[in-house]
Amino acid sequence: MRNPRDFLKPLCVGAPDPVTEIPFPPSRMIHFFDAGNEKMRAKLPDIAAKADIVLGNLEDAVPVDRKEAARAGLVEVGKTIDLGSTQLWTRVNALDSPWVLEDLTTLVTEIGDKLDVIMVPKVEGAWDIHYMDRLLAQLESRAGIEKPILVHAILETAQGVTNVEEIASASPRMQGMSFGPADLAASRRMKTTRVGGGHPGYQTITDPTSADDLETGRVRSQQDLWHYSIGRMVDACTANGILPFYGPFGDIKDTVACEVQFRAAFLMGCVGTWSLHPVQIDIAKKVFSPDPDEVLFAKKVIEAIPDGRGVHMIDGKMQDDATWKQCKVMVDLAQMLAEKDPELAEAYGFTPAAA
Ligand SMILES: CC(=O)SCCNC(=O)CCNC(=O)[C@H](O)C(C)(C)COP(=O)(O)OP(=O)(O)OC[C@H]1O[C@@H](n2cnc3c(N)ncnc32)[C@H](O)[C@@H]1OP(=O)(O)O
Ligand SMILES: CC(=O)C(=O)O
Ligand SMILES: [Mg+2]
Repeated sequence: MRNPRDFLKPLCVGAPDPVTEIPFPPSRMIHFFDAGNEKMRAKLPDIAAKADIVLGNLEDAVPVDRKEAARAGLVEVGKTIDLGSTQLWTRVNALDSPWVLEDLTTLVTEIGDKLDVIMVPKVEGAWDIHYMDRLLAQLESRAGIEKPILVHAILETAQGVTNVEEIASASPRMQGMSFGPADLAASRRMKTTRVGGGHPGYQTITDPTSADDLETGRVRSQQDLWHYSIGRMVDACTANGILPFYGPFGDIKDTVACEVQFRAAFLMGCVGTWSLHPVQIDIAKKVFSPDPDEVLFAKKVIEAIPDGRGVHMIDGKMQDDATWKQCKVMVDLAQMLAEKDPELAEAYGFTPAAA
């Protein structure tokens, strides 16, 4: 194991110092685009005005014969488009692919000062992050980058889930993780053909009312295939001061199920999700901005208990130190989002000066 005293030292002479705190600006959606697709690239300024994060995807969904065009398109985006306060991320090809070395070398060299985060697919253990850590330090040093590029792991293999805690703590570059239900399903030999969401076959059932009739009166209930692994990811990330995200929802037309999947992740502690299509940006914004009624109630609790101590009754509900802390999470998030969005500021009842 590395000497803990060296954890916050750069891994290459001339590379920037690692960050001590992971930045947490608005991060409700990571919007995926294919920078090799001219049409999508042209839409980017409008998309960036609505999205918190835009990500140039180089991995799955980009065909082999367009890998280089996607990489070149992303370099062009980084060099020519002003994204304002919207973050620019990329998802590079997998570490065992023939493209990833050129992805990293080109992107850090050409637009390393514009890239906030590099998403790494199919991370299996701390060793994958250690590889990224050293290589990025070398490339940053060579390119004269002053702000370290952070690393985000996709949790999408059985081995990655098994090693989730060591991945989360592998490097001060670790910014967060996203959940990858499609590759994870394949890796685990799950019998599904979907990208995220539920499955009608994954159920529980109540007992039969009589031994002779096994059909009538039994209540079936669909269960959540992803609860266990998302829970592990949220705990591993939060315990290490990094940010957990849900991942993709592939049924673009089923905006209702998409909202349900996003909300389950939001309630469990994820800070954001992926959007694959412009329609999912609005769903993510709605779900990952806390509900105004909840925020107003949380503000009421904090105002009524300024020191956050003791036991109180507010609107018929017991409040104490622990509920006060939950309210603080809600109000702090609302305040951060209100700074970016005047409509939310109004809905949450923040005056412009306070927001
Ligand atoms: C399991 C995983 O790895 S998930 C991550 C990898 N997958 C991706 O990144 C997929 C990204 N998304 C896409 O490629 C597309 O949204 C698709 C293929 C899913 C659907 O695309 P389409 O069938 O063209 O959708 P649709 O017809 O509704 O598009 C409407 C418009 O939005 C544009 N659009 C669609 N998706 C995006 C996007 N992600 N970003 C920007 N613009 C987009 C289309 O170009 C189209 O533009 P037009 O009206 O000027 O013609
Ligand atoms: C997120 C992703 O890449 C997957 O679900 O496979
Ligand atoms: Mg995947």
